[in-house]
Amino acid sequence: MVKICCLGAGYVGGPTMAVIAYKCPEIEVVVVDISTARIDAWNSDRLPIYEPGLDDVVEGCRGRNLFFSTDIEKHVADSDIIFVSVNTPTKTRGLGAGKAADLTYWESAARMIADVSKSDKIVVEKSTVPVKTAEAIEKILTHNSKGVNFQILSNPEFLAEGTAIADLFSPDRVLIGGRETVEGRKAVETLKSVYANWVPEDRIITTNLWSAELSKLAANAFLAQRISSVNAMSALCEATGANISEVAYAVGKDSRIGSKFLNASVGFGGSCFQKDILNLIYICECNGLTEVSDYWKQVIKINDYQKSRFVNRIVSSMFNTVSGKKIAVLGFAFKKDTGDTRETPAIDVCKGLIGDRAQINIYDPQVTEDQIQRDLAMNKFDWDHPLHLQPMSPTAVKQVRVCWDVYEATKDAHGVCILTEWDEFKKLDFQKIYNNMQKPAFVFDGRNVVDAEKLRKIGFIVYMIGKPLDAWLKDIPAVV
Ligand SMILES: NC(=O)C1=CN([C@@H]2O[C@H](COP(=O)(O)OP(=O)(O)OC[C@H]3O[C@@H](n4cnc5c(N)ncnc54)[C@H](O)[C@@H]3O)[C@@H](O)[C@H]2O)C=CC1
Ligand SMILES: O=C(O)[C@H]1O[C@H](OP(=O)(O)OP(=O)(O)OC[C@H]2O[C@@H](n3ccc(=O)[nH]c3=O)[C@H](O)[C@@H]2O)[C@H](O)[C@@H](O)[C@@H]1O
Repeated sequence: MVKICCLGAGYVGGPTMAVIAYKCPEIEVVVVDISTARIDAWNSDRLPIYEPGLDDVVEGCRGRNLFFSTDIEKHVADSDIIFVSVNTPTKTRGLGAGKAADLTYWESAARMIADVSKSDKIVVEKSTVPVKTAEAIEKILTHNSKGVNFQILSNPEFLAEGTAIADLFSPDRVLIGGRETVEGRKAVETLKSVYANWVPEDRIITTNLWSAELSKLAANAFLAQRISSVNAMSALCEATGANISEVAYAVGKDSRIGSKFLNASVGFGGSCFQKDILNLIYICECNGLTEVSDYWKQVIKINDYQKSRFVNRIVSSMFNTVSGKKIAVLGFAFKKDTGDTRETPAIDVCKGLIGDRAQINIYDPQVTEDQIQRDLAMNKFDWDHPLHLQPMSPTAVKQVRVCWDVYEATKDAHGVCILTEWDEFKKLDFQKIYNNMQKPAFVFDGRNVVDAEKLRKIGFIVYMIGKPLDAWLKDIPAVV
């Protein structure tokens, strides 16, 4: 029986390994982590992450051929294939701070693998890493190997949160990069045979190591670039009376462009887009490619612009100040169907409003009060380290109240801000919300989910991203 061990029981390691175990009953899969709390949660009825469909998959194979453990060294020593799916945060100090990937967790994982291995292993990069990382990892492994042979593969993950199980069951492609040697090709074939249990062969792409590593950074950069492109157009729509939904639809109908991933928003969030583009920018700079790094920098600049533009719209519409005003924030997660708040645009929007001394009531169906308070108090990039290594209980932000009901959050509010596109926000009783709000009552929809005409009939002043502006907003400059 082939045995797989995965280091890192996070958003990628957990679901990915659960699906491998589910689809390959003859393979034993053990997911290990340095965080005892995370492993305990994976072994409980309340999994550590919210992901539609995940509970059923875990239930289908946990205890059969899927195990979660903190006994890292034992399971690494016993395995044939070791996936490494640990954090690769943005460095906050030293060389490349603010851009380069911090490979501390990866390096310590590689040293441990070399230390405890007594039989040959295939080591798989599952984390997103800078191109050429495999070379460094290979050196660490071989210089400490005690005669054991290691083959390193790059197998980046393309799942998106909220749709992880569907993405893993039916991926657009699986990408495997390896050394172009006899042993390298054999290792690629071994990993390919795991995925071939459920992924059609023509969707399994094999490349050299560097192409696989770079393709992951490139894919995330292209995806984020689409959002910044449509968001840049949304600002122009507001200035001209064009409608971003109509523009995106017309543009996306061109089959060379395609209709997906063209939803204008308050900005992209999530743990990877910004981190991976910063990483790409740093690699370009290190290779002397200034024009290329400048090009990708702009994707992040537009994203930051979109978030501050949104805050400016709120403040300028509400008589140029939100000081002491109550704003209801609906949605805090970085997208619907996840409880993940890493790099969520809600953090920047809330911080902007708090900076102007607003009182904020936040409601999100999946995010806890503790998480929201931590996010609003934490320094940039601290969120991307293992939970038990993050700064302890920061002081709660007093201007923030977390509510468990939309109607409670919006009661007596001057404005409502929608920051995540949760389906339930499309079905709210806006008449009831309006009746209980201060007047004039504002809705700022950062995800274009509400029916603006219906809300205007009720009496709301409505701002939507990239849509023709209400008369109220037209006369107010977009930037305070
Ligand atoms: N979140 C996502 O949707 C995607 C993330 N990725 C990449 O996958 C990697 C992991 O991301 P997430 O799963 O989101 O992070 P995460 O923070 O949810 O999980 C990482 C886990 O690794 C553990 N860990 C750290 N060092 C360890 C070690 N030496 N041994 C054992 N466990 C260790 C941490 O305790 C943590 O539980 C990152 O490189 C990320 O860029 C790639 C595709 C999608
Ligand atoms: O490397 C990663 O971590 C992953 O990053 C993204 O997945 P994820 O961040 O989970 O979610 P997305 O659906 O890509 O959304 C990212 C952000 O962009 C925003 N978005 C997305 C699409 C769109 O049209 N408009 C828009 O504003 C979302 O609301 C969200 O804030 C990629 O889609 C995955 O392929 C990749 O594996």
